[in-house]
Amino acid sequence: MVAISHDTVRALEWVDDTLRLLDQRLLPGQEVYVDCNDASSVATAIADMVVRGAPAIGIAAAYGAAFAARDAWRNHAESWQKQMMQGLEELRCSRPTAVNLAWALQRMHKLAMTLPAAADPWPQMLAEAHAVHEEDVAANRRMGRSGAALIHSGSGVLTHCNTGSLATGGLGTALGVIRTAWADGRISRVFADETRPWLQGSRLTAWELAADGIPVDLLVDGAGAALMRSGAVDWVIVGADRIAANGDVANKIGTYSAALCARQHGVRFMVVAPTSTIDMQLADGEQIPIESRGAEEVLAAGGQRVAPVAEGVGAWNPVFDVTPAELVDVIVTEVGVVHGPDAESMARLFE
Ligand SMILES: CSC[C@@H](O)[C@@H](O)C(=O)COP(=O)(O)O
Repeated sequence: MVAISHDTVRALEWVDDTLRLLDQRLLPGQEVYVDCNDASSVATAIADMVVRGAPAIGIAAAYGAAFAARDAWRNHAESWQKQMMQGLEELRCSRPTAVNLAWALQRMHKLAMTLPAAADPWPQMLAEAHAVHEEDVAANRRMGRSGAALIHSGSGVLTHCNTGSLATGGLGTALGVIRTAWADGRISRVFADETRPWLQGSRLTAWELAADGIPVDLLVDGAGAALMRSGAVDWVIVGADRIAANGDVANKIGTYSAALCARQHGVRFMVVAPTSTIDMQLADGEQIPIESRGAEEVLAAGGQRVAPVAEGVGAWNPVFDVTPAELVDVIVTEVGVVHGPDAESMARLFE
């Protein structure tokens, strides 16, 4: 058994009443921190992808909401509950797909509405943000154990994007399962898609795994089908940004292709996500808002233009795609595991 490091790195830290975010745009080359002290700077950090990954975005938003309440109290003590809404709205608009953001804001707003109008909300709002953070760390551990238990000894696994400590409060979602199963001696080989255009796989996942001493083979995103055909992969294990009530899964662009290839080649497909990523308000994945980012992310690589600068050369850059529930073998959450997800089995998670 290998000792398992639960959080080799922290995407978010609370230091001296400041939210410190590890700037993920600069990894693995530089470890630089961005300090946030108000809702607006948190919203900017989310929009610019200083902090990314659904659960980490939710945690950052919870601290952002605490800042919004504190500043509203300082500036308009008599109407802070109303005044904080501007900060919450700015946070809500920062990125559209990961529902953990809306989930965290709703939770913080709900608490704010129960607090006395005539008292400083900061202590309770900050305590709630810490609770959101700590609950995610605990959820990661539980999902790590439940997911690892499904993996038989000697398995090869393929993951997509980054779902580790950089994307969450703790061990990670899919990467938490991989870390735990590796420590248990269940995994023989880890493969990671590079995940164009932001390269979360090669820049972030490989960096986290290297820090833990877990060997990883990177592949270009288009190589997954051939890899699965070779027989080297038993499980594709991914996270999620939003899961609809019927089990359809929005995750990093390329996840749907991986799921199709997995089904074609008899490879099992596991989604690991806390219940804060499940949106029971949306009946299916068709309704999940999919973020589109700028064309320059595709037309350039590493800051260098790779496409011709010519009229008529553009880009289609959706950041996420939706994998239909029928391609998902199992969804692992902190409250239970759903095999062959559908509307009924997903609803049972919340009973
Ligand atoms: C725990 S992470 C699950 C997802 O958030 C992750 O796979 C992902 O798609 C992140 O996208 P990103 O655009 O980097 O925020």
